[in-house]
Amino acid sequence: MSIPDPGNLERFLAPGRASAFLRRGDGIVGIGEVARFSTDSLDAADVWWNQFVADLENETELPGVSGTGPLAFGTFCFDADHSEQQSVLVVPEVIVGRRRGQAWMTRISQGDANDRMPALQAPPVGPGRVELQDSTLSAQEWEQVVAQAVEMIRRGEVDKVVLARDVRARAEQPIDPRWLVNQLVNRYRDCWTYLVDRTVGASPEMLVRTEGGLATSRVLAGTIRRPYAADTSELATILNGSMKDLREHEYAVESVACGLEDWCTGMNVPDAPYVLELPNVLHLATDITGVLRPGASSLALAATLHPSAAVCGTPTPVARELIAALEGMDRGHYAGPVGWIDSSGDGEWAIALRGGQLSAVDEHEMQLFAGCGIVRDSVPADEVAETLAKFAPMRQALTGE
Ligand SMILES: C=C(O[C@H]1C=CC=C(C(=O)O)[C@@H]1O)C(=O)O
Repeated sequence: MSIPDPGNLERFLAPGRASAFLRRGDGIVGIGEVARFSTDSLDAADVWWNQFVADLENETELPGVSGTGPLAFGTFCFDADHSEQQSVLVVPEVIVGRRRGQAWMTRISQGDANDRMPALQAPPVGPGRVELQDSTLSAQEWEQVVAQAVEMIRRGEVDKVVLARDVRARAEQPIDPRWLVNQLVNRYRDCWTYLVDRTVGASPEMLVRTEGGLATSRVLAGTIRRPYAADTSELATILNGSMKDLREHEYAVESVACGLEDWCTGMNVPDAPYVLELPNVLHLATDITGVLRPGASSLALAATLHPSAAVCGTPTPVARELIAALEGMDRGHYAGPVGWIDSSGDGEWAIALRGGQLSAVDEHEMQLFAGCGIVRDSVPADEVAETLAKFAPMRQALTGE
């Protein structure tokens, strides 16, 4: 149902079962849980969701408005073949959303649904002192792995591979993901702040969004660090002229454009990237738009596009195997699709970057991830520095620095 402006959406997030997908004050939050589907595949999730929706009686005051009515949040593994974790779709009991001045609330219930608004929650408490420690590999060990990858690229074994590393955060107090969401929505307004199950972060990259027959994707690859108070126009010029970053970017755009092609009757792929400025880094960015053929659900599209060369590499199968062999860690949901789907199949699937995963067993712990696209002229020490900049959003959210 349509509601008056609800104010800050994150204030509805209840302790425990809460989901969020927010950007620039708009977005959706989910409270409680009426159903959950664990899987190892995006396609299986799409089938399950279709069936779930078909079995529902859906009454809506806002027919055709994307995100209204029943909706599921999801967080997917980067590579189910090399992960101990499961991907998951969560259907919340109550959803509050706002987009372009229109706000709504949805309740999903087994009996008659009431129209009571969910309660506003007390502000979450911070995690106190937080220690961060290299996890699977030390920064030096990871630098050597990057050097190894550069050698393989120069020998022609692969064109591009995206390598990541992890850091473990240990906090004095339990880590409340709602605290992290509050920090991220305020500092990283141009990113999509996500919280689904135990996956949380603020991603600048949209794998695919579908709305009203259009698909859009924001492809990022190619990065320059942004030191505090640096002149960004100078940095943007350097990034725009860097052959290494342009090459890295081209692979990523090509992978998404090729993936979308079959689903679209027409597509706009800009010839050259623009520079996206974030508080911690600048990225080369390309926004792709496509006119969808009928019946394309956002999850089916995400299944086709994942993993793009922004988080895996080129050729995809070779890069995927190399990642599993070289990183030595389970990426879990890092770099997997994270987002939501509504009853019409429309949805938004960001790539779970600049975030981490809360521990399932210890509420004082979480694992943070950051990675970099490696091409033939990558410099391993620079890539380590780049990961530090990419850890910044979560480091700041955890430590409040
Ligand atoms: C893999 C990550 O970033 C990707 C997205 C933007 C720029 C990237 C880069 O320049 O390497 C990466 O492709 C990450 O943040 O962990």
